Amino acid sequence: MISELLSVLDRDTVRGYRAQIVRSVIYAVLEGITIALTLPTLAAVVAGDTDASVRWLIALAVLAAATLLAHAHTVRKGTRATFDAMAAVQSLEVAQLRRVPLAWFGATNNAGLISLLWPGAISITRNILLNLGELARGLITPVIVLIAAAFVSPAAAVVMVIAAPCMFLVHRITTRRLEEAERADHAANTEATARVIEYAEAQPVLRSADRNNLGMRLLTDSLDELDAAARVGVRTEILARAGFGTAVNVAISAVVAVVGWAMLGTGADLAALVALLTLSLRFTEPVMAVATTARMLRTSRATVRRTVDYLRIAPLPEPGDPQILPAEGPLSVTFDGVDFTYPGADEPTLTGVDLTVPAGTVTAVVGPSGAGKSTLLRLVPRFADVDSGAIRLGDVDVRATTTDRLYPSVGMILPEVTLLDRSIRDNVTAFRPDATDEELAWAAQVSGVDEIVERLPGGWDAPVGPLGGDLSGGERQRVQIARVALQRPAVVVLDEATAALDTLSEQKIQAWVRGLAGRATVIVVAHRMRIVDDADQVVVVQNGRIVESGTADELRAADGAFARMRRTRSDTSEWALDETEEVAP
Ligand SMILES: Nc1ncnc2c1ncn2[C@@H]1O[C@H](COP(=O)(O)OP(=O)(O)OP(=O)(O)O)[C@@H](O)[C@H]1O
Repeated sequence: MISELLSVLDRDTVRGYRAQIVRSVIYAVLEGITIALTLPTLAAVVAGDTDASVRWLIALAVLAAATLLAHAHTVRKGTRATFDAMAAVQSLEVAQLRRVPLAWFGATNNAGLISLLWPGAISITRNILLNLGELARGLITPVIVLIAAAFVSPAAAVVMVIAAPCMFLVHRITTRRLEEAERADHAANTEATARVIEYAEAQPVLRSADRNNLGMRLLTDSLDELDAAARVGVRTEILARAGFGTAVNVAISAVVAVVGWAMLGTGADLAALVALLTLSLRFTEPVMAVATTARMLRTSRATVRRTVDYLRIAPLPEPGDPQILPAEGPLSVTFDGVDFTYPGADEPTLTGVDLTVPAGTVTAVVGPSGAGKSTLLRLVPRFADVDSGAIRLGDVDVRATTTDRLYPSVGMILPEVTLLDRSIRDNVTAFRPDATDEELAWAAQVSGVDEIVERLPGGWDAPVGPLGGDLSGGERQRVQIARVALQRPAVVVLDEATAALDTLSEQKIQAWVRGLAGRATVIVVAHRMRIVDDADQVVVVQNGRIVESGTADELRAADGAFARMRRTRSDTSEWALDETEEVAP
């Protein structure tokens, strides 16, 4: 486990772990020798040999002091190394956030990420680094004590040799149960985190529409599961402690019994007897310590596994010899026989998609819910890589250029919130901190942000709140549009969220998209007819395939899937039509 963790950590942190292992071994050896020295010391004292007693006692005192210093040094350095390692692990995890493919982010993974970044990083560094000393002590000290005991009573040494694996076996059985409990606890925790976020974000809808209390039931069910998992964890922990404590007591009693039996009536010297009893106690104490430590290490194992798995998620491959995307001007977008299946999914989401979006034109993607429209859109900025076929911007396969070059070329306006808890200005200028006041004013005008900054007391410096929560959905969209307008990308992908848009925002989007003609290539997942009617090309996606394409007029005239969708609005709940076509329920 430790080597697996070291394999994903940076060099400095690994050096910190290794140094701690060395310090811990030195401390354990010193402690073992100190304990072993009690044998000749006791022998000299009981024999009444004053000179020898003094010599041994001085040696014992010196070694005990050295052990103490080594212990203090190990703990002090270990504590510092732990905090360094914790910061290093967290910064690696944060850096990895920028490397994992964008398609990785989702409610479950995001919820798991929270526990990985905070308690996870602490758990794997504190439990492991700080406990290395105890672990080394528990493994090395008993061996030295055993060797010393063998000189006095081979029988007692044999009992110790037998007792150690028995204690270890008990420990293994109990810790395996603990690991299972920890895994169940983590799964319940992740589920509950996702449910809490879901429940909090869905409050408005749930309060007005959740007559069956489904939201609350989902939340309480997940909290009940968390509670049950925690109970199992506590119960298992108590049983594990009791089981192992019993095993240790049996081992000590066995050593005492064997030593007592062997010496019964032999007139063996008292010094040897006392020394052996002392050693047997000193033998079991580190073994107990190692058991406790090993248990902590084992309970960290699941966290280490998750951390290692997360840190090993491969970023999208970058080409060795990247092609350069032109910095200026719109770029055509070509889907060439694209197949795509989400990892772990049984069915492909996109199959044989061929689509050409000429440079500087607007293509609207329409289709029923779950058809694959958003997926198609998100493959352009490489949320994930296609399984077969290719997507090209101009002549360049998106996989043949670097993501550093690709992302700035593709402006993304997506339904999920992408605002940071800063001012409107900070959010709008996120991609262009060097934007001039004129550019900012222009972006505000085309997006409708000018209306927001005029109205809000803070103007451009008004905070948007966590996740942009101080703005309305439509306002958030407008800020996103202003940001992308300033970015001036070659390609814009726009997933038009139905619910979030007020009429002004909708009009702004439409006008902005219209104004992009000739300057950027636009692919828009369209839920509104107006933007569809404006588009140079409309493609209809069904079950992951493009089943129709042409202008809106051509498709209406063809009376195919597009025309049917317009007529049978009940087929597709998101297929909102013109307000003019809305009828009373
Ligand atoms: N991250 C993901 N992992 C696994 N499957 C996914 C993921 N995202 C989407 N899917 C699945 O892919 C299919 C297409 O989803 P997509 O979001 O592309 O459809 P859509 O046409 O945009 O739907 P809508 O209009 O409802 O947003 C759906 O069956 C969906 O469940």
